[in-house]
Amino acid sequence: MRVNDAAALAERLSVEMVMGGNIPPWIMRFTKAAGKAINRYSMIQEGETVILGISGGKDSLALALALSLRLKWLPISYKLHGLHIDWEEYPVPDQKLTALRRYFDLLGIPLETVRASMFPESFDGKFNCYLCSRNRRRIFFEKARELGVRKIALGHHLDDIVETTMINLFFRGQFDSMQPVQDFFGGDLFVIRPMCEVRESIIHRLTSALDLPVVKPDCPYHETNIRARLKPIVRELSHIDRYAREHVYNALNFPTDLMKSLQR
Ligand SMILES: Nc1ncnc2c1ncn2[C@@H]1O[C@H](COP(=O)(O)OP(=O)(O)OP(=O)(O)O)[C@@H](O)[C@H]1O
Repeated sequence: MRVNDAAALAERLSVEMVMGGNIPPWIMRFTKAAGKAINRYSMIQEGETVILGISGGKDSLALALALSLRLKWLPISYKLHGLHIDWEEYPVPDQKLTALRRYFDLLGIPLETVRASMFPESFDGKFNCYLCSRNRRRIFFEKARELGVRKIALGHHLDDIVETTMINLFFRGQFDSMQPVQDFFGGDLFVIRPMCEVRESIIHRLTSALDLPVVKPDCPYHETNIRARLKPIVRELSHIDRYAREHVYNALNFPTDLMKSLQR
């Protein structure tokens, strides 16, 4: 157990407590960091419905908490719709699904589960993370069209953005990353990343302190992929300068008006 995890366990809270309004300052700061990014990039408009991509991993569970908590004090209102893709090849055990549903009940967010195969018909035997995320995106887009929704929120956080930047810079010779707001089909649909300014360490703390019902992925690529190898390097850089992640993020200089310019 890491030192941070032990400290988080010692401060054990519950989702019920937090949803009931007993919100410690650090969870408030976490929620406000998501809110700041939502406002900065104009991610969500009054009255909208947002699909939340829920893998069951710590990041998407934290995303759902932040967006649900914000609704308690926001002057505007939006609706949330959780969408969990349960892969036929790596099904989530029933017990875990029950815990996940209970968590979403506590957050007041409907959670829909879609069963799908990881291997699309065009699959030619060379499966990889890129193919998997494209497959996932297709399912999100189909559901968004079915529900008449234009926003899909994913649980990527600041560390994901920094790692993607490093992958693109060091291994592809390009300086870019995943965007806080990404448009598709000329602005018909948007992928938004409300936790783009939240450090992964806060999400770890949240997971332990609230004992979130995390579903660990069975995916064979998960631990060995390049991201897992970059994490200790980013950690080392942040020991030299504690704002190293934020410096990378700021250098990306994401446009803040993309959503506004494409809104209809
Ligand atoms: N099976 C799934 N069903 C619905 N959404 C998903 C699924 N897998 C991933 N997502 C969405 O895509 C985001 C990025 O997925 P990725 O596989 O990179 O997982 P991750 O960074 O480990 O995040 P998490 O901790 O939420 O699993 C997730 O945070 C979630 O919003």
